Amino acid sequence: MPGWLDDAAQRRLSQDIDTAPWSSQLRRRVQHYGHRYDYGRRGVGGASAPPLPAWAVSLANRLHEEGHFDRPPDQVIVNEYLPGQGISAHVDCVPCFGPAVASVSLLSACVMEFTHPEEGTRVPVRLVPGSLCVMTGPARFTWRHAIPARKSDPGPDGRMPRGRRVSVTMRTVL
Ligand SMILES: O=C(O)CCC(=O)C(=O)O
Ligand SMILES: [Fe+2]
Repeated sequence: MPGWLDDAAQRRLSQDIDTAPWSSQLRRRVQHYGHRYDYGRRGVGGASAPPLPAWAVSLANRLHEEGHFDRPPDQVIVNEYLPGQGISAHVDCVPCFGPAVASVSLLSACVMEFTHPEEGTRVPVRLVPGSLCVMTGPARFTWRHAIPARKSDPGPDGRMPRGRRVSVTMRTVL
């Protein structure tokens, strides 16, 4: 869904995000709110995380009002991808999180690749700044998603160099 946030809203949101501290525990920098996701244990329930900041509460309420979630999402991970950084193929933790996962893209575009675990089908989806991507049903539970760790992506007019991308992913904790 391109154009979910206009330019001014994107600018405000990325400024708010950058005033908060980043964690450098992974290869890419992250911020966790509501509940901390433990990448080693693959679960939520361990260490606590700061509460959702005001910007995240309003995004969560909007996602609920628009019908993407049956209640406002209460877990947020902000990811920062510098050119060359990505995320390996995964399905977001099934026992931890509810049936919808939403991701808002900021600053720069990237290609997210969905792959079907048995058929091996690969579907690239271009995520542009200001867009909302909501994964539900098979896209949430069956297909894996990844962002290839590379510095450019194939685009409509040849290769498009990536810039710094920040994404906000929101989920409900079960
Ligand atoms: O950066 C994104 O848009 C997706 C991040 C993601 O897949 C995740 O945090 O589980
Ligand atoms: Fe994910």
